[in-house]
Amino acid sequence: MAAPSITMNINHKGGLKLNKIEKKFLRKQSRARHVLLQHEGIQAVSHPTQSLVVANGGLGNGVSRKQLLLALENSGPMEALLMPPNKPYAFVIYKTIEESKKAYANLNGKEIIDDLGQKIILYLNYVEKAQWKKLGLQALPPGLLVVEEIISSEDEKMLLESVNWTGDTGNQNFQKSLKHRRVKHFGYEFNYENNSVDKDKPLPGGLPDICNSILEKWLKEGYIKHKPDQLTINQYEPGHGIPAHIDTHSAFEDEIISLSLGSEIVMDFKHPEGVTVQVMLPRRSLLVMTGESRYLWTHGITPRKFDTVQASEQFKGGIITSDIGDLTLSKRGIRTSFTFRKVRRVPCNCSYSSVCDRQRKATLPSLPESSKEACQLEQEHVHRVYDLIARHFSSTRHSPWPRIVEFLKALPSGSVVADVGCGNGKYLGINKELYMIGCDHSQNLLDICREREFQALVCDALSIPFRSGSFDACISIAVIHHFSTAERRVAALQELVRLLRPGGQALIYVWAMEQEYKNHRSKYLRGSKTCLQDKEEINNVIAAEGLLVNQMSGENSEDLESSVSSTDNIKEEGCKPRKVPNSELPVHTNRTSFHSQDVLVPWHLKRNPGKDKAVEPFGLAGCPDPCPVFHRYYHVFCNGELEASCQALGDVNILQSYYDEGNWCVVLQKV
Ligand SMILES: O=C(O)CCC(=O)C(=O)O
Ligand SMILES: [Fe+2]
Ligand SMILES: [Zn+2]
Repeated sequence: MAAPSITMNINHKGGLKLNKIEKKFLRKQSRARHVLLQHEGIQAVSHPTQSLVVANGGLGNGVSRKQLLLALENSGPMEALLMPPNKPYAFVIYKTIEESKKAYANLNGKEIIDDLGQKIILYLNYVEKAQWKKLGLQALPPGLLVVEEIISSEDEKMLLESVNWTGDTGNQNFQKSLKHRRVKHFGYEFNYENNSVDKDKPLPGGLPDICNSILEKWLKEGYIKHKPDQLTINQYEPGHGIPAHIDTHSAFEDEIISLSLGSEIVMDFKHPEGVTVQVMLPRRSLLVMTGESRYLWTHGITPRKFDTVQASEQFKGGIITSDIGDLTLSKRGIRTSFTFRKVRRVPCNCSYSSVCDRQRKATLPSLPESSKEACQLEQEHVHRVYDLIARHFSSTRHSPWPRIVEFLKALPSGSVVADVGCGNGKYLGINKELYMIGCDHSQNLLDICREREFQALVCDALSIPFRSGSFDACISIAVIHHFSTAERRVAALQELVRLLRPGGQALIYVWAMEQEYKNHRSKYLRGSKTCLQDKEEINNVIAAEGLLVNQMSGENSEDLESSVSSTDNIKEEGCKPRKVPNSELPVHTNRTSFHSQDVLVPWHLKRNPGKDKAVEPFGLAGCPDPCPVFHRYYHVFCNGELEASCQALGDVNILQSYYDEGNWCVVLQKV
């Protein structure tokens, strides 16, 4: 069914009398234009061009490259067909305008049948340029390998036939039908309650003989380093999947391998920071996960009937690129995977403590006793953490603080201002009359500043690469409390003062030990309206990215530095520095009062429960708790401590000192 009178111009305002169907068609086409503009920023034009955007004709709508080509090529030769992954539209570029006009006339409102047999109506609009933002170069997660054609078709057949899905159902332990796939275990039973194995209870019979001989061969050929002793066979029908998970560190050794049989599939690998890499596992290929890809990245298979794959024939295993001129759909068949693992006998000592179930319970760092130890602590528990949580952290930091804005707005126009520890740059654009430059230790946070087109560079706040006396003002917001010795905190303040010209001012904020001051609890604690709105907004953003802030603990809220309640009413003068040297740093519980000045503050990344819904206990094989927890080191300041540190500096006057929503603040002036 084609829409009638398609040759008419959609912008035609003349005296054409339209019938009902024509009107409906025009409404739909205009709606398609509107949606493309609103949701995707794709601007359609009313004059004919070589390029068309084809609404509804996308991979995300279940339309394959072949089907769309079939419909499009009738109008003439094409230069390119661009099909972005998961999008409900595609772009076609014809060789000449004549051909694109023909397609516009012939195909607008035309019905095609998608790969699932459903009817889809195409709506075409001209665009100036077929544009699609490049996702940048992607690479396989470090430590990941896909070895293609690792076994012959005969061996594949033999292995598939060796799996007896009907037999030994008497023993329910070895074989299970999970909601989204069926599984069978050998060597050791995998327990989906605790995502581990009972190491003292090997299953009788060990691994099947046929597997043993194949494993020996792979060992000899160097594909694997260790002989596995546990096998899980997973069988996925089209539409089945496995939620994103990390195989429990304490249960299995480093090397985990998975043999794909019967049908290809796309596996998603996700870094805790949010980067996703899609990896094609062709049938008869071996996936080898070691190091970072095994310990830090999650892997999972999205339950669906089609995968977006590379269209070119020569492509098989490995990463699915963002080359949208070469993507199509692949219908899933029944895939059976043999996942081999080696049960761990010694505690995991991987270098990914934030996601390691053993190390999470292991010893926490202590207060540093030397500057070398201080550097190590800050590297591990400040710099590394901010880099890992940068995107998520940034999404919770968008409301500028009023008194900081006030300071920046009061500066004379044309002032040169440094924001030392600028984070995502939320203060860099506050006052357009200033020349502001940011710096931060985290490259990932700076990338966000650069995306926002701010001037910012990576540096250490103890040695900032700017000339002395070159700034009219500086701000240091929530930075000094991340230095782990008193000497380093003073040195960081001194470095700020060095940047200032005589008469220049610095505004400094640090987190306060006293979270209740003069019987006043922070407005965020009292649940101000804006704060709640902010939070909702944040969680929407995060949910959309597949991450959700842990609401239960109430942490990670906007400006955490002000959100801690107190049951002990700490008296104004009653805060004595509390340090227990040579002992572990305590982990602070968010939304409680501080009991120590030197603390580790947890940051949770929680996966979006809306996606990859857990249908099996603990969300299937993998980490019992799939939310990585990161600990940031803080030295929270007592009343008077920040002023005392400033008095240790030469050439400064303290112009102001105040308490602002859980923070101690000073304004310094260089003499
Ligand atoms: O099906 C696969 O290849 C992977 C299975 C898996 O990740 C697991 O069982 O832990
Ligand atoms: Fe796994
Ligand atoms: Zn580990």
